Amino acid sequence: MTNQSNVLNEWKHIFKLDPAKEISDEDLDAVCESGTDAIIIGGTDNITLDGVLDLLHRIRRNHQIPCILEVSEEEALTPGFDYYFIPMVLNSKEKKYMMDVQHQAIKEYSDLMEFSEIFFEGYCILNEEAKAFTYTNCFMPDAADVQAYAYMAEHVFHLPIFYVEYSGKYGDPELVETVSGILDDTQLFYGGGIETKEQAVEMKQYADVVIVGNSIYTNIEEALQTVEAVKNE
Ligand SMILES: CC(C)=CCC/C(C)=C/CC/C(C)=C/CC/C(C)=C/CC/C(C)=C/CC/C(C)=C/CC/C(C)=C/COP(=O)(O)OP(=O)(O)O
Ligand SMILES: O=P(O)(O)OC[C@@H](O)CO
Ligand SMILES: [Mg+2]
Repeated sequence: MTNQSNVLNEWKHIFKLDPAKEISDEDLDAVCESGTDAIIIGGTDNITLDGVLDLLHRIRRNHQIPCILEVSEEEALTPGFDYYFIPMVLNSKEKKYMMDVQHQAIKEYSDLMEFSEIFFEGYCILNEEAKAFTYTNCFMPDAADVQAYAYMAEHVFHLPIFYVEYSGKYGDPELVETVSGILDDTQLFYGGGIETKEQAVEMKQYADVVIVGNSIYTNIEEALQTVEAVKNE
């Protein structure tokens, strides 16, 4: 086990903030002081450097929480984050989103890349309505496909993270449970449609880390309750 994955091993809950969406200072402070383990800044469309930097500066000004940039746009790549998450979309029909954009970026930025700060994520996107599903031209995998991707993430690619992504929709806990039985060293991230503490706890039974995104913007009070529920589980 490397030091890199040791950092991830300590986390249970992450809030994902979208730089394309507005959040008040009050809500941002509440998110940062909620007890969550880290903040991911990321999203699929309308991601700009200005939006990313604005959120980062507002967080850094008042809070100590680890900040992660989940890179979806090269233009929005910037120094100053504690960690960088790089998606590799395993169920994309195009090699571009699995490997080629990452390959090009590594060629360009290898001098700036600090291995201990960068985590590649094997994404499996399971909601056909999600922007990321369409944008990366995914196909809808069945349960056997998902299990095989999880196996490949750990045993073929040795990725630190396998991310079961239902962005915008609550997923299938049975599938997450099955995937958890396949992974040993690779951390299982679950994200999608978590709106209540009960949903967070249900998915946290099987996932190493649950990620809460949209409900920060739709029902902040419920979103905040997911932290304690997961931490006390
Ligand atoms: C310059 C500098 C400081 C460098 C530091 C070193 C460093 C970190 C180098 C990194 C190099 C590197 C390998 C970069 C990768 C660049 C890149 C363009 C990657 C693209 C990854 C990719 C395939 C993105 C596609 C979109 C995607 C899968 C996004 C993941 C996040 C996600 C699923 C969000 C949820 O989306 P959704 O809910 O559907 O949409 P909204 O939230 O927007 O509604
Ligand atoms: O926005 P939601 O649906 O909570 O999903 C969180 C995250 O997995 C999105 O990438
Ligand atoms: Mg989103």
